[in-house]
Amino acid sequence: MKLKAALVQMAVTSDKRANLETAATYASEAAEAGADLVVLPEMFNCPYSNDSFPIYAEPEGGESHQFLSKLAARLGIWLVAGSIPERTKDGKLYNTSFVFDRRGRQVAKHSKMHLFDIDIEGGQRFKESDTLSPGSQITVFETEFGRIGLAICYDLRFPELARMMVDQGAKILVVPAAFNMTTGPAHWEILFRNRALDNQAYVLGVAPARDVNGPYVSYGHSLAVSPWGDVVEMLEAAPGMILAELDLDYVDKVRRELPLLQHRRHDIYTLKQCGL
Ligand SMILES: NC(=O)CC(=O)C(=O)O
Repeated sequence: MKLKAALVQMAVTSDKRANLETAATYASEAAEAGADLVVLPEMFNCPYSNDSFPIYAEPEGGESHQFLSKLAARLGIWLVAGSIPERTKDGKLYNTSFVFDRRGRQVAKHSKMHLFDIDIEGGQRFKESDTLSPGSQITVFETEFGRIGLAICYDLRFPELARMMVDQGAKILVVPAAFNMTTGPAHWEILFRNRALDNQAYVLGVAPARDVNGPYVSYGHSLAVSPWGDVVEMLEAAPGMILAELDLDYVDKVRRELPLLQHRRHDIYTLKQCGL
């Protein structure tokens, strides 16, 4: 079985409505080209900054949510709606990705679990925890192509999370993300290839296009990596879209021929979800 995925590396501006319209234009083009799944970048409807998150934040069911739900239904696509700042009833903010099915129903929601608090000497500094709260759910959703796992950006750096999604049946991991000009060149491709290799899964990374005048400069380089660890396709920094065919039988083949997941020594070590 094959799934056609569209990875939308869009330019993100300070105009929320314009960002939604840009996402819709790419999604329409992707649907026209036969895409089953469209993935948007992390914080695709607002600038990636602690000053912006509270201003752009919306509740589930707000303007962006409604727009994206209708978009998925109109185009008949699965939509992993990147992420947006979400405000919950208790007033907290989350970096949240909503997932809509082909009828526009919300089937999953992932809030970034690991907040991006870093301070690299001479390089990138950011402290998401100044405004955002961490999510606490591992997110895997069911489609007609099988299970898909969802994580956001910095979550990718935690191999336990990817492995837990795979243990819950995911053969594809989708990661809206926005690395920067310090960590992107150093770690982006290696991390995506690592997660694909050690989980023998397709891993999709979708970033905003680079804007050198923005408050946070995205590395771009959206990419699709195969379960063998090959980069299927990767963009550079400019706006663009990847249309990648993901072959789920190939995932099974790689896992059968090189049975890493079966060769684990559960008698010696184990990974468990807390609270279960
Ligand atoms: N922006 C992030 O959450 C993560 C990132 O840029 C990095 O891990 O590097």
